[in-house]
Amino acid sequence: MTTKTVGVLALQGAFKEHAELVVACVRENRYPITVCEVRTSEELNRCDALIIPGGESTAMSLIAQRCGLFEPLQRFVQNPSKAVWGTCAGLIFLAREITNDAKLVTPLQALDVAVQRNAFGRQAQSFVAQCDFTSFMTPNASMRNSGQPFSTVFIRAPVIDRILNAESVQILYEIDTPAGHNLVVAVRQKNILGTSFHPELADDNRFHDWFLREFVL
Ligand SMILES: NC(=O)CC[C@H](N)C(=O)O
Repeated sequence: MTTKTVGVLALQGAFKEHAELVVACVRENRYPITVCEVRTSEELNRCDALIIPGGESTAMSLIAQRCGLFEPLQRFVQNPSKAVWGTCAGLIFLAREITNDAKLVTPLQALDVAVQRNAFGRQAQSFVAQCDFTSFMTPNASMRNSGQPFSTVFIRAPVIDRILNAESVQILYEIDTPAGHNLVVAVRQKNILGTSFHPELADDNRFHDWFLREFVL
């Protein structure tokens, strides 16, 4: 197997945590993968996959534009041969449309969804939900905790309000609200994964392991 390079966009947000979890998966499973932080188009060009972390989508899109990385990022995430994963602010940045507070974010428009920012409220309304991802997440038999619920962190998280291309966007996970609504929080469109939540803050590398096996290797 040829070695693949997974980049983590390191302009802003929780990029260290993502890189650490990818490194942990690579060590445990001896995957032929190297990990790098991405701040320039040269670094981006070396990558087969890119993780866009959570943080603040307004800041991320502004920094990308100011440092000349916006167009290279747009080309990368629209290239079907690259694997891409956006978490939280990263999901917002990847979206085709933002339905609220959109003025300060210029999205990359790679993932055919409309997202609502801060859909669960402010920082104080952050929460952890025990989620069962086994309907879509093929297990890695060597992991001790496979099949257990995943402690899933939502911090000023977006939700996916509308799917703009029903043929190619697959809903992976919805959460139920006390009011009985189902909110879409994870989708896949071919090579692109988008999650409202932060698997990198869970001290659990199953989600990253699945991304590497399913999208990258
Ligand atoms: N945890 C997060 O990434 C928060 C995202 C933030 N609410 C935004 O709009 O960018």
